[in-house]
Amino acid sequence: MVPALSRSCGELIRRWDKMIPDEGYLELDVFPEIQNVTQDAISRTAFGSSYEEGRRIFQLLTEKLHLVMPSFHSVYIPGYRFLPTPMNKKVRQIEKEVERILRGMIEEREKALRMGALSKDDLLGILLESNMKEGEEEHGKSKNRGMSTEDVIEECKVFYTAGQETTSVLLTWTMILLAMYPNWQTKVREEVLRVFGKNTPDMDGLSRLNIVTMVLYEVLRLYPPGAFLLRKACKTVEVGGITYPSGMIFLLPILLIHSDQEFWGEDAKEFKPERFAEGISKASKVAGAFLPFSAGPRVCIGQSFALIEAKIALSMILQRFSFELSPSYIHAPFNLLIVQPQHGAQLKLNKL
Ligand code: HEM
Repeated sequence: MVPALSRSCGELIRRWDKMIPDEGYLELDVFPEIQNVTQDAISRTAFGSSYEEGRRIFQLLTEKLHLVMPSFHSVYIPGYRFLPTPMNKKVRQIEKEVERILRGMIEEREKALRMGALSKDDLLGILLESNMKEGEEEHGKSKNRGMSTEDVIEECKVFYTAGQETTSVLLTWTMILLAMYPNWQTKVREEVLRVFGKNTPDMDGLSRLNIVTMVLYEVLRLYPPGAFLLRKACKTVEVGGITYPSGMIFLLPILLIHSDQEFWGEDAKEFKPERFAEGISKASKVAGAFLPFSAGPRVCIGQSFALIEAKIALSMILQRFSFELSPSYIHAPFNLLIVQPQHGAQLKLNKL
């Protein structure tokens, strides 16, 4: 995984290296650049050899998001999404195309596996191989058929959506905050250079990046990619002395919990990575107030992946470039399913 991730980041570094003049700076919106890296990383690690088709899926999902985005900010009309409006038709067309690509990739891999090919070292290969093994095991008289192709398609879609945009906003906000707080940018770069020099990051070194980890946690606290969580009661429940009926929807406002002075102290709204110096449990006044990846049985299964990817990308960027805010940058965090910089992340990049 680490080589695949550093390969994705390496392409960005080489691109910026060519674009930035030796003397002077390059002004750039880094948000789409970073989105490109995280898409590349998921495509490589999840779909390995089917990388090109993987990239096409991202284009389609992005197109779909832009189509459905306006409806998040308008009145909800039950059943509207089933009407044959031009937008709904286009969305359905995109969904069918995504499914067609995924089904093609899955069937091709399944065929190769049945013919005895070794599974590839990527998520799709691991998923299909374990599914095939499970399908071959006999459970009493009936055979357990494992997951259907439809189930595998749905799992792949979850990985695409859950794994990409979240990590790209984490990295983008981190660059913005390190541009706003140059003293932290210097501290983080010093640590990266101490641990890796100018070498490609490796797993052993990543676990020694304490300041980088503190900074990433503080960015996740102030700009949690998912601003809230939703839960639906499947039976009557009592919470805080109040009884709620089955079917009640609960909204857990992560963003508000992360900036509550009662939990984080008077400086709750300030960027202070040092609050994580002794780990997550000592950073807040109450346990469980840090929830960027949720908690409990449905906790994010990709959190280690996301943090490894963010550490690799950040280390490789800081090894080669310094950056500051461009005068054209407008600070406007915007919650569009994911908390993102509404007008982009315009930075001035210099070679070191
Ligand atoms: C900074 C990066 C990330 C953040 C902040 C994040 C956050 C979250 C949160 C809050 C949830 C719980 C959602 C809920 O219960 O309603 C979740 C679930 C999930 N995440 Fe992540 N995530 C990140 C990266 C990733 C990555 C890289 C992957 C995959 C490679 C991933 C895969 C998933 C999956 C599959 C679930 C659903 C788990 C389940 O329902 O059992 N996430 N994530």
